[in-house]
Amino acid sequence: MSELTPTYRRVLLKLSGESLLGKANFGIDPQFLAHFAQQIQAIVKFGVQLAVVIGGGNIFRGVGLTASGIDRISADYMGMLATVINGLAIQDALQKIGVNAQVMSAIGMDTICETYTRQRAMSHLEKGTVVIFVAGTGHPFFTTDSAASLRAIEIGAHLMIKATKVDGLYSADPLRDPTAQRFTHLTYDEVLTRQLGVMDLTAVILCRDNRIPLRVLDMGKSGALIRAIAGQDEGTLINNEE
Ligand SMILES: Nc1ncnc2c1ncn2[C@@H]1O[C@H](COP(=O)(O)OP(=O)(O)OP(=O)(O)O)[C@@H](O)[C@H]1O
Ligand SMILES: O=c1ccn([C@@H]2O[C@H](COP(=O)(O)O)[C@@H](O)[C@H]2O)c(=O)[nH]1
Repeated sequence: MSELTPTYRRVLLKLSGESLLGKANFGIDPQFLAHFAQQIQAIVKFGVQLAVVIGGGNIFRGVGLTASGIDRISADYMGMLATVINGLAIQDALQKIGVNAQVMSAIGMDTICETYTRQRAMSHLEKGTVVIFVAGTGHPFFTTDSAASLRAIEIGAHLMIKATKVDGLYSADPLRDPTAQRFTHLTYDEVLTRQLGVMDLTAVILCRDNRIPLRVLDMGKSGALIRAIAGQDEGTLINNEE
């Protein structure tokens, strides 16, 4: 691994909340959390400025809550609060192994963490602090994928990584269709035309229009993040190039 060098100096990593489940059914698996923190530590040691956007699917998703009768807007705020819980857990795991980390929330909650401002986020990143963006965009009817694209644009990320349970973008959801084929490269327009569902449309279009390359990869695969940041062929690369 030591011969690799970073191709991208500032990276936004979107981690699905469901990844934090590890072997658990609900909440956060401490073993996965520690493993994730070590991977982040390796990225920081690699000399990369790293921002993380965390999802909330291990605790609450707005749409799931509406099925039990909760109003959609309240449900979405509950989903956003779930991401705050996850972000605090990641901050704690990083600080425990000596990595500087700062949670920044799109919704003000000053006694718990900093409120997001672009200027403060940039200042943290330039000092080598890992910034963990929580509460999504701060608005209902969005997802943390859209928040990830938005923050990637705001901080001028050179690469966005979607780290998830599958090892790339497939012709269909590989968890539902065992015949699905994995792509190594696609353009954003191909993702849109083929209606590939790994991220929502808003998130895909924001990345396309702002020319941010995206790698979709398996969070559980050792070394995958470093290889992606070193520009190696890992998971699926999505960009504007044919
Ligand atoms: N064409 C496809 N290729 C790959 N994965 C796909 C595709 N279509 C749907 N998926 C599914 O999308 C999921 C990725 O979304 P993910 O679990 O990361 O959710 P999220 O909404 O971003 O995060 P959270 O778990 O926090 O809600 C994969 O687990 C996979 O099952
Ligand atoms: O900008 C946002 C981001 C998220 N939400 C709500 O939070 C949950 C959890 O996020 P995931 O992206 O599904 O992990 C989401 O289902 C929404 O309910 C939001 O309202 N606005």
